[in-house]
Amino acid sequence: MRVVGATEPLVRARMVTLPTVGVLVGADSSCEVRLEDPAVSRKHATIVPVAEGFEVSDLGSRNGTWLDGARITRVVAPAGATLGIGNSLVQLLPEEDSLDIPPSEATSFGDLFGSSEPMRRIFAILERASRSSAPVLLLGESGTGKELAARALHASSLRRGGPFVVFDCGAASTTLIESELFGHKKGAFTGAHRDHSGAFAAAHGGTLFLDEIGDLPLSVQPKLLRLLERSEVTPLGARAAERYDVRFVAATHRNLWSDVGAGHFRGDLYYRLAVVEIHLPPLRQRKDDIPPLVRALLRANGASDAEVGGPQLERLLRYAWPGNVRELRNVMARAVALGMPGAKFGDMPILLRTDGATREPIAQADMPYIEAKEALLARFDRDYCADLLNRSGPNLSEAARMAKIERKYLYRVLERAGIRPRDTQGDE
Ligand SMILES: Nc1ncnc2c1ncn2[C@@H]1O[C@H](COP(=O)(O)OP(=O)(O)OP(=O)(O)O)[C@@H](O)[C@H]1O
Repeated sequence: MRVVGATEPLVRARMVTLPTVGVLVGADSSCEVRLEDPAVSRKHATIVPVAEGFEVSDLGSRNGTWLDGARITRVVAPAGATLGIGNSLVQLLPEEDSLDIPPSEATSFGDLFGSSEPMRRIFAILERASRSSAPVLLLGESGTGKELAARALHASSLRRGGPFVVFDCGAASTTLIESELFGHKKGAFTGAHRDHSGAFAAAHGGTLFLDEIGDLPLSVQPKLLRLLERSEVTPLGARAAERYDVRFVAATHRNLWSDVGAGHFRGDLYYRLAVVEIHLPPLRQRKDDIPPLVRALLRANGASDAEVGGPQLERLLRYAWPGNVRELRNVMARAVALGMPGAKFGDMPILLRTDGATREPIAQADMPYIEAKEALLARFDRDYCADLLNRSGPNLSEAARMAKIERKYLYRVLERAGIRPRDTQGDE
């Protein structure tokens, strides 16, 4: 059972495990679940787990116990239901979240690759979710593939013939967000010279991807909630509501649950969006995915995917990938672009970020000292040259000037590092 401090900041968001005998909910200190909410009665309600869900009984409270907009006295609520108790929200969750779906046999879903167990579990959920129109919430660090998952979900759903509309909730001011999302009528505000249909209308018959949902201003959240509940919207300046058929997929890299606890995000909106909730794990927690991703990225960049292994792969496996798959994609694209034509994976110039927090150790005692030092120096040459050419562009005279070495010497270093500059503009 989750307690959400939706409109009452005094109520802490928390998770409570329901004992089989149930709990008493109220403001009194004797209650197992105590809500520090002035709208909650001293002994407000009881919640008992039963076979069909949760039996909820109101104990004659002042402000009532609410389910789906109706005041209840006694009801068996299904798992996943959200109760209104005073100004607080309480969601009733099954003990084993429905996420216990066996992993899919597939190692991809649309363009999303992954053979690790966590990714195959995600594919299994996405496969099921693509058969319905239920809202999906995608959580995960930046670059873990949230947008790709949303696109793949749309492409494999029955809505694939309809539009896929991306809306970035963090990109605009509050007024702009309202008009971009819900639309406006001519004259609704200064500068509204003509009618504008928003992203919701544009996604009719398809999917609306709400990116960075955690950045949606609190003031816009009730309007989005109504839209999710009723599938209708009243554009700014309009008299009547307009109805559209839209599937919602939202994503954020933030911890939305703690945003709810902190009062920055409405708990009721969270639950509406998170009918299916999927956590995309960071790449460092599913290193099994690195070799197949590297092969796929090599192929995508027109290089051979043979011989992915050895110390070069070990380096990639040791690295923390703060930018996740996006960073891996960029690293591989650069390695192919800067490598010799037909270069083997082991000889490609692979450049990794080595800032303090994510720095991998530069040496390991897994080979003899001289060999290890030579390998490190070779890596140094490769990384230095790759970065140098990134900075200088294709002009080798400029590169030599920046590195403060003779151009002839630079040629030798580049050759040793296995780098063939693309263009030698400015060269004799
Ligand atoms: N599992 C994956 N398989 C293949 N490519 C992936 C995978 N995950 C991410 N990518 C690639 O990484 C890049 C970033 O993915 P995407 O934009 O979907 O991430 P995101 O989680 O939405 O990031 P952000 O939060 O920064 O918007 C894209 O080029 C995408 O193709």
